[in-house]
This record gives sequence, C-alpha cells and structure tokens, in this order.
Amino acid sequence: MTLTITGLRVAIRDTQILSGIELALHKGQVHGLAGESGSGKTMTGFAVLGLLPHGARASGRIELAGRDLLGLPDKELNRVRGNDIAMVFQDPSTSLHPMLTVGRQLTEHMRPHLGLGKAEARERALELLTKVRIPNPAEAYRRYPHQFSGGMRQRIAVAVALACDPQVLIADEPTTALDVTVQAGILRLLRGLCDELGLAVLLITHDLGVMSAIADEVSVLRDGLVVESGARKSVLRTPTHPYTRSLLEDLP
Ligand SMILES: Nc1ncnc2c1ncn2[C@@H]1O[C@H](COP(=O)(O)OP(=O)(O)OP(=O)(O)O)[C@@H](O)[C@H]1O
Repeated sequence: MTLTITGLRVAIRDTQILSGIELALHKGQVHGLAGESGSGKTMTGFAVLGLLPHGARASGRIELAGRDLLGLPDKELNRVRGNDIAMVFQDPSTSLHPMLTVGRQLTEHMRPHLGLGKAEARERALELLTKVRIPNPAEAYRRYPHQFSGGMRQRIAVAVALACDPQVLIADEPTTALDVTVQAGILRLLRGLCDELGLAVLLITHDLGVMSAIADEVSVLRDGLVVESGARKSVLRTPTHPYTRSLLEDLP
C-alpha cells in the first residue's frame, strides 16, 4: 500500500465538503475517482497535497510511508509535495509558468530536491522529455510553453510533475481540456508511466469513459462520501450502488 486515506473530513466555514473519505492507492496502479461536479473529487486531491483553501478544516488520516500528512508541519509537507507527491491539473497552464523555459521549469525543483548539479539536472530533464514523448527534447528544453500544442503542454506538465521522482501522482481531469484526438495519447502515457515507474496514480475524472480506459480500481464519490469502490471491471460492469448505476446510465 502506498497512500491510505481514512475518515477524511473537510469543512469550509459551515459547509461539510468531505464526510469521511476512505481510499487506498497502490504502487503501479491507477485508482480512478469518479463523481459528479461538486462531489469533492478535487478537494480530496488538494487534501492529499496539503493545498486546501484557506480556512478549511481537515480531520482523519492521510498516510504515506507511515506518516500522517494531515499532521505534518508546513515545511515538511512542502518537502513531501516536492519529493513524494505531485499533481497534474486539467489545464496545463495552471502548472506551467508562461515566462519560463521548459528546461528551467523541469530543473528548478530537481536541483534542490534531488541535489543535482546543473548538467545532471539538464540530463534528467532531457530524459523526462523523452519519456513523455516530446519530439526533439534538446530543442524543447529551450522553448516556452506557448510554443507547444495543448497536448504537448500537458505532456510537459506531466514531465514537470515527475521531475523529483514522486511515488504518488494525482491527475485531476488531465484530459478534459484537450482535443479528443489527443486525449487517448495522454491516457496511454499516464498508464505507461504508472507501470514503468511503479507510480500510484489517483485519476480524478467525471468521465467514466476515461476511467474505463486506464483505471485498475474505481471509487465513486457522492456528496463527499465514497459510495462504491472496487476493481474497475466490477464497479463499471456490475455496480451495486444505485448512484453508480445512474452515472453509467447517463453515459452516451
Ligand atoms: N474555496 C472554496 N470555498 C468553499 N467551498 C468550496 C471551495 N472550493 C470548492 N468548494 C466546494 O467544495 C465542494 C467540492 O468541490 P470539488 O471542487 O472538490 O468538486 P469536484 O467533484 O472536483 O467537482 P468538479 O468536477 O466540478 O471539479 C463543492 O460543493 C464546492 O462548491
């Protein structure tokens, strides 16, 4: 087991956002988190990263390698966020800085977090660009995000997320903003990286089609609670909860 969430509750002011989430992520597996808009998918990812909105109160346990992330001081949580857990967002421009070259964005966290020198960091950056299938990595290293297509930008955002060799990758609607023709490529890439690097991936999506393409396990979230969880085949083929059945019936 890589990351375990138990009894996670989050409230913002008087509103209960998450009401006792139970979730386990495993090395080399993609865990899909499904549910309608507002069910709490993104908040679950933010809680794991310690990025909840200001004023949010969280309780429960988020355990990674024997440590409860909810109890960590900010400084240590920052280190976990850099080294152990990374996130990819729906819109790559959220994770990529428009004014910095791809090379700078890939290497700037790598150097302090992995203790690499300039040349070593560049070498690792080029390897990562190759891994996410960016053509001509040496040239891409010198370019800026706007010089790439949306799909290529998302690949670069994935490379940046992997820069410090995390164990856990949270991908929040990673294909929703992309043209349908490039969506499958990004999903294949995530699946391949999960297998190759032994990553534990939390794939957040409202799209059960995306889920069925790459998830090993699926949890269905409703109003801040997991109502159904299990192997992808059983949840998507023989759902037991009426809410999961209604989500599947709504599929085109
Ligand atoms: N900064 C905030 N302050 C107060 N409430 C918030 C804040 N951000 C989100 N919420 C509320 O938290 C709940 C869960 O939101 P969340 O973004 O996790 O849902 P989601 O399942 O990811 O939805 P979507 O698919 O639309 O992104 C929603 O009711 C939302 O209105």
